[in-house]
This record gives sequence, structure tokens and C-alpha cells, in this order.
Amino acid sequence: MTENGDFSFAMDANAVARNGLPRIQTHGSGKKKPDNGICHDDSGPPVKAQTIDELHSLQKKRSTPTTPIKDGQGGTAFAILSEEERHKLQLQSISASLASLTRETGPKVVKGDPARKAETPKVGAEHHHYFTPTISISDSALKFTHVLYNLSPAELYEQAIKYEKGSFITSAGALATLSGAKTGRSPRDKRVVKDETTAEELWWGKGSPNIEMDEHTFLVNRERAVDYLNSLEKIFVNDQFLNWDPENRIKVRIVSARAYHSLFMHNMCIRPTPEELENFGTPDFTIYNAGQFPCNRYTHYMTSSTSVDLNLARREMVILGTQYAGEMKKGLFSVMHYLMPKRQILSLHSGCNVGRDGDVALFFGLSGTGKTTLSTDHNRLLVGDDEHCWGDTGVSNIEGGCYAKCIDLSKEKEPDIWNAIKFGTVLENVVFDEHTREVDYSDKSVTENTRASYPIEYIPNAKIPCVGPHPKNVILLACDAFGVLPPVSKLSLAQTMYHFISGYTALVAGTEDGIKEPQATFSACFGAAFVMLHPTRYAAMLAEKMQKYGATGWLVNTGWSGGRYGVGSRIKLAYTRKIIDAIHSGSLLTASYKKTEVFGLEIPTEVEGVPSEILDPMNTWVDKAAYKETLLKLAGLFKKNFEVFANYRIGKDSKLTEEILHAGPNF
Ligand SMILES: Nc1ncnc2c1ncn2[C@@H]1O[C@H](COP(=O)(O)OP(=O)(O)O)[C@@H](O)[C@H]1O
Ligand SMILES: C=C(OP(=O)(O)O)C(=O)O
Ligand SMILES: [Ca+2]
Ligand SMILES: [Mn+2]
Repeated sequence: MTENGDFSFAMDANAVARNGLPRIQTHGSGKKKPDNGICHDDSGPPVKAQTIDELHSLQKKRSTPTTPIKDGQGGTAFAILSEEERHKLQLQSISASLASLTRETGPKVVKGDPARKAETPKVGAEHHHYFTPTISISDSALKFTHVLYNLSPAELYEQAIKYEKGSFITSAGALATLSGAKTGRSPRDKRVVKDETTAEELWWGKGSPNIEMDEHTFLVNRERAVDYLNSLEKIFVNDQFLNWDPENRIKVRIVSARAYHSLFMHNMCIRPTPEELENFGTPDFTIYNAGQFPCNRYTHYMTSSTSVDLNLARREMVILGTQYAGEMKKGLFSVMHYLMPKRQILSLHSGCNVGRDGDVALFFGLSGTGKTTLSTDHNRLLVGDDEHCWGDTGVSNIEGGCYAKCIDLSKEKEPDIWNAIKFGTVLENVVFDEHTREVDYSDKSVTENTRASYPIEYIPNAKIPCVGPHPKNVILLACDAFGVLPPVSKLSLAQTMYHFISGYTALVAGTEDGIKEPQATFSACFGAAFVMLHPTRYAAMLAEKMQKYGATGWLVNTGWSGGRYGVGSRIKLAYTRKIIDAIHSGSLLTASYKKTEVFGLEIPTEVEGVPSEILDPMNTWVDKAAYKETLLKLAGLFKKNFEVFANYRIGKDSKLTEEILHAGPNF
């Protein structure tokens, strides 16, 4: 378009002469006939539009309403309402979510993108759906907040690309985004409201992820987030579900300011069908994500400009000062860690897959140990990669998508994850070629924690619905950068509990200035950052379930072999997969075993497809004295970490507690 709106390509006279191309005429130029004598092929039907705007309006076909009108029989309460009324109720619900607590009223909300002028509401306009609050005492009540409600991935792509800097389409069709200053979670900025109930119920104090805040401060932050969101021209609202177990499904609403966040949650939570959305009603839990806006550091309990606040009584979470999307996903996981145990359902920070014969495996482990990688297995059906529930009928995934690490991702080693990175997938913080838009997965310029979020059905052998029978194998993953844990060990129940409560992994801190000490991390239940109750509560439930259903525990080291970090190297993914295959097939259960010193682990002497000499880590170390020293060092760290748990009884059985205490390293 030229400045005066004339649709023509800017070509100079020389260019026309060189290319022999005519100036493109539009009807705006007033000339009907070509002036160069060339006869254009105008035999096709003419465009049924008088203006460009009209032409563009033809491009989009009206879709079937997300709330189909039901016939009289079998209809729900909504069925008797007109489409108009249903929209109004929906907007009332969203307005209520966004209500300021001090003004005691919701904002005026209207459906649609403010950029689409036709949807801008005029007071008194008959055919627009908006909800006018009754009390209006400040200027903010005069403005409308446009609500982009459960948009499709295509619409969210357009929103992101138009309005969010750093959004691009990669050559594979994924949406590349930047999460801003924060490229990982901020556990030190997480706060949980301590009231009479939660003071009793939750795990507080040393080692707990639950740092207290009071109700009033929560409301201060909530108001800050809500005011920020209401000040925007438009916000995104996702109404979705958690948990594939229909009996224990939780309705969540996510209010956010970015298309990136909306698409991320579209992928990560369970997507409602149009009918389910119609009957959605009031959410069980609401997230207010005002991540672009900081918290006020003068606010009590705030120690930085980031705050992630959980209020279980209000069933709300507020996010200020971080745009890292994983905060929402893991925040909801914390909520499930509170709600599910109340129903005698165990929430698990684990991946899960199921064989063709119905054998279910759980994969526990801290970040980076292989839950996502190893649960995504071409020979098995994927139930989920990160968050599950184990109840009386079996396991169910909490989520509707996966969140895979992308650093050094390769098509050869992880084809299913590679192929899941396509249209609809959110790619966070990756670096790509500015022209071809091809992603360089080895590039850590933005962060090492590059991520892909995709709907679970992007994995071809996903098990949908994402549920399965009771687990047969419970695999504990540790990425041991000390290189002393065996690649695989078979565990007794007491050992499984000991290692589950310990939640060990060792990552390597800051690789910039040369080789650093591996950093041992102990995180109870392989997810202390997300548990709400004392770890022994979850441990007791796991022990009871494993006993009841006869599951076998395994410890798999996906970390170093042949020496510690800097000397040895990470165990080949192909070998780990072979080990996991042998666990699934049952062949490892009947292998011959020997016991290791110090940790007392049962290690197989042979695993098909894996060189036997690596099965005992001692064999792989050239310096045997260094091996022994490192082994004892790690054992000491385990012992020290477990001290705090020595005074707790695990389950009803003090016999099991005794056994667990003796299932740790002995030296
Ligand atoms: N032997 C191995 N087993 C599992 N993962 C490995 C192995 N070697 C390298 N990796 C890499 O380690 C990372 C494991 O991360 P991921 O599966 O996302 O962990 P989690 O889901 O537990 O956070 C992946 O990038 C994977 O490619
Ligand atoms: C999303 C996360 O999980 P994981 O690294 O286990 O995939 C996280 O810890 O932020
Ligand atoms: Ca993961
Ligand atoms: Mn995880």
C-alpha cells in the first residue's frame, strides 16, 4: 500500500524497463483497461468484493459457534438460553474473575480483539456481548477490556506475531518466543498464604518450598495483578481442565496478557470440547498472570520484583514479575499436590508410559534427569511426561501436553520430540537463523533451558485418554554427575522409599569458568519444589500403593560413567533406553545380581544391548582410589540429607520406617 492507500508496487521506471513488468493497476487507479495491450486472463469469476476490506472479510469463514445450540432433549441448563444470553453469562463469569476487590465490581469485558474495529463496543449497541457492572466509581470502569477467550492456536499465533516482540515462526512451523528476563522458575519468590487451615495442613519451615505470606499481602498482589490486567486493551482467558481422570477433573481458568502464555497453557492443560466449554461454569482455580508487571518490593514478604503467590482458600494464584510460562504449569501442579492427597490420590512428579500389554511405568526424577525423554518411547504409549495421579483405578495424567527440553535436541536421538515441534508448538528461548528460521538447538545464547511445549497428541503414540492401569515399575532417575551410581539397580521397597524421599540428582553448576564440582541436589519426592504436604505423606502413599499393586522399584543413573563430570562422560541415551527396555520387558527382573558396597544396591551383571563392564561403575573408573573417595563423599551427602527425615514415621508401619532408615548407604 502506498501512503494514499493506492495498492501498487513501488517500482521505479528503470525496474519496469528491466523486468518488462507492467505497473500493477487496481480499481482505485480508475483505469479499467491495461495500457500495454496485453490481454489479461479475466475469465475466472470476479472477486465478490467492492473493497479490500470486504475482500479480507471474505477470507474468514464464520466458524460453528464454540457453544453449539442443543436440541431440547438431553440439553443442559444452558440449552434453553439463547446464544446471546450464553455469551453474556460467560462474560459475567470472566468479569467476576477480574473483579477488583476494592471496587467490588468486575471490569467491562467484551469479546474480541480491539484491533478489529467492528467489535469495539459502543454503549447502547444492541448486538455486542458485554457485561456492564453496576457500580462504577473510577475511570477504569469507563474502559472496556477485550477478552480473547480460548483462542485457537492459529489465532494465538497471529496475536503473538502482531503484538509480541520476539515472536517468530520457525521453519518447522513452531512459534518461537522469548520468556523475558526469567528463563526458569523462581522458587525463592514463591509464597503460600498461611491461614488457620494451611498452617495445620501444609509443610512449612526448613526444606519446605512453602514460604509464607499473609492473606492481606496476597490481596495486595492480587489487586496489583488484576489492575494491571484490567488496564490492558485486551487479555487472554483460557478455560481448561486438569487431570484425565473424569472423577477428579479440576477446572482451571488462566487469565494472562500474552498470546504466548495463552498458547502455552492451551498446550499444557487439557483442552475442553465445545460442549465441555459450554458447560464450564465457574472455575475451581484461577491464575492471574501479570508476569510483565513487577510486584511492589515495598510490599511485605516481597524480596524481589518477582512473586508467585498461591492462595488455596481463594483457589487463586497470582504471578507478578516473571514471564517464564513453566511457572503456571508447575504452580497448578502444586495445587494438585494439595487437592489430590485430600482425596486419597497420590500426585506424582513423574513421567508415565504404558506397554502394549498394559504394563505401566512411572519415571520419577528432578529436572533434566530424563522423565520427558524416557517416557517418550517409540515402542510404548505415552501417558504423560511430567505430572500424574495414582488413585484406586490406576494412573492419570494431570496435563494435556508435554514440556520438553530442547538443548542439543537431535532428530536421530529423539525423533518423537523432534517431530512434535511443528505448528502449534511453543518454542521458548531458542536461537534460529534469521533468514531460514531454522533452529539451532545447540545454541545456548539465551539460556540452556530452551523448551518446547506441545499438545500430547503431537506424540504419535500418545495414550488418549491419558490414563492407565496400576504401575508395574517405578523408575527413579538420577543424573549423577559424580559418576558413582550404577546405570541401573533393582531396589527393595525400603530402598525405593529411601531414594524417593532423598530425591537425589547432581547437576553441574556454571560451566563457564571451566570444570566445576558437581552439585548434589536432594529434593524430597523428586519434586520438593511442588509438594504442599510433608514429604512423608506422599512417601507413605507411594509405599502403600507399590505394596498393594506389587510394583518394582529401580534406580537408573542417567548421568556420568567412567569418572565424575570432567573426567567421564554422560551415559549414552541409547544405553539408558536399552536398560529401560529390559525393565519394561521384565527380563531385568530375572537377571543375576550382585550387591554394591556402601549403597548396597543390587546391580545386574548383564543387560541386553549394554556393555557389561559399565554396569558396575567401579570398572569404568581408571583411578580406583578416586572412585572410592567419591563414592564415600556422595554417601555422606545422602546420610546428612536424610537426618531430617529420621524422626518421621512413614505410614502406619514403624517396621517399614526402620527398614527405610537402614536402606541408605552403610559405611
Ligand atoms: N542417558 C540419558 N538418559 C536420559 N537423558 C539423557 C541421557 N543423556 C543425555 N540426556 C539428555 O538429558 C535431558 C533429559 O531431560 P528431560 O527428559 O527433559 O528431563 P526431565 O523431563 O526429567 O526434566 C535431555 O535433554 C536428554 O537428551
Ligand atoms: C518445567 C519444569 O519441569 P522439568 O524440568 O521437570 O521438565 C520446571 O522444573 O520448571
Ligand atoms: Ca520434563
Ligand atoms: Mn518435570
